[in-house]
Amino acid sequence: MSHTTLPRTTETPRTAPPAPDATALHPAPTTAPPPSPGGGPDELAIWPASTLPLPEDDLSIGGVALTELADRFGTPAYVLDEDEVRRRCRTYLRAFPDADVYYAAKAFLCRAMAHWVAEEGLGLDVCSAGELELAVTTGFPPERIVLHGNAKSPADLRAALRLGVGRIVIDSTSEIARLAAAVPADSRQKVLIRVVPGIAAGGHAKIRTGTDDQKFGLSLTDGSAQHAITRVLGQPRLELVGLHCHLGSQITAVKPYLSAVRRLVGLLARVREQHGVTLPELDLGGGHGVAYLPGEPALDVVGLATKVRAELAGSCAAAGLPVPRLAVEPGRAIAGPSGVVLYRVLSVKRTGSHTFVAVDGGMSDNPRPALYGVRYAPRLVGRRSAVPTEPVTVVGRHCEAGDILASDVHLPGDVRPGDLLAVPVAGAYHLSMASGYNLVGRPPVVAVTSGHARLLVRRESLADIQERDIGL
Ligand SMILES: Cc1ncc(COP(=O)(O)O)c(C=O)c1O
Ligand SMILES: N[C@@H](CCCC[NH3+])C(=O)O
Repeated sequence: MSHTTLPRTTETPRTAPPAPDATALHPAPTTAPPPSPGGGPDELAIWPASTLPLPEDDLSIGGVALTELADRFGTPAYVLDEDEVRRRCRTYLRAFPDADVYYAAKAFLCRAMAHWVAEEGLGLDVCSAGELELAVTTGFPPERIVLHGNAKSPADLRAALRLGVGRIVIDSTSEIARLAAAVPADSRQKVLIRVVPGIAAGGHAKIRTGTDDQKFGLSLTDGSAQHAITRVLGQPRLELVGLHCHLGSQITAVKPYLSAVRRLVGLLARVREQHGVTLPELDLGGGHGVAYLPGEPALDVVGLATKVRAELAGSCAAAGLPVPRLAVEPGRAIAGPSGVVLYRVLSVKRTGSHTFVAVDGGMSDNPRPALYGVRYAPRLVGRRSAVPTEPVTVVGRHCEAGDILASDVHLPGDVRPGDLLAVPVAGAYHLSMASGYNLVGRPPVVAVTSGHARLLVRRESLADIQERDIGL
């Protein structure tokens, strides 16, 4: 079926928003959003800025109706608003004018995403030969790529050196000699050292990486970071250009970043004292949190940038150091709110105490609720219901009771098979963490912009799944 393309301003009840404020990642709604079954008046604040209501409680994103996307591409399907991705990239570049902004590909990567990010002028943070090759074969400039990984494989390092990545972040002592040995005799590889500053931050214990006693980085507290610095400085084929830290993910406060700046500047000062070397770069990683539910806090990127830059200038002045070039690596804050996932309801089951609304996706395309207990705000789209909402649990189609996509949500009491549900803030760490569980096949990715939709990544078909299996 063909999809309807909609102009960006429509005759629909809500007037189209003006050009979104390029400095705000979470622009305030410009008109009162329509009453909705799912929540309060700012329910659309967590949706892409292009989201508009249509008749029958349909929504359009990037000028394309969600019902039309579901008809044309099937469900489940991931929808990415290209303009939202680009707007978020620009917000970072404006907020951090004299820094390098690397998009963290682990949040979500496909060729189009790499292309948009490259065009906007960001760098790319990759953590495998797979992410690296996909980006470089799409035309991403390798010198704007940084390679991470707590356990980089020989293939990862070979690909990084062959393709000429700009920076490699050393994460363990054993990696130093291994990397140095792989660098050709006539060249030098720029590296940073990932320092664990001993700061607890992040939305869930499983995604906190700034404290000791977890698998990433080299500790400041026990001296492993200092030891690694000495070792790297002794390797002629490695050029130590700076320090890196990544505190964790889904961080909504600025303070931990300011503490990290102070601790890392302290270490930069000690490196100068001890080795007479002034390292020119400081990479603060990513971790910038977003709102998954209306009203939840999100990290204010402009506020973060202002305060971090001021703290860096102040700490460096106090230590008598030149201000190093700053880098940040946002993933979720660029991809997350730019994506929406569409599911079709397959069954509704009422038990004594719960209503389970089962959809055609599940933990294979979004493991986040099962992993971290994250809550989402699904919305019924394309059918106006006058029936009052009731609490339901949206579950997936996989073979375990923990396959929950959204608990404690409110949907109209007559929600039924065939209904379409749309879940916002689905652009990061859904498909990039998708699995092959139950061989259901991974959903497609569709880009929307200016009233047009195009397929970026096709649905994994049953034929794809069978082809991989070479048989008996
Ligand atoms: C080294 C590094 N940089 C950047 C990121 C991106 O994090 P986020 O998507 O939370 O911004 C991660 C993942 O947490 C990471 O491990
Ligand atoms: N996968 C996590 C974040 C980890 C970030 C990767 N370093 C999430 O879904 O929130």
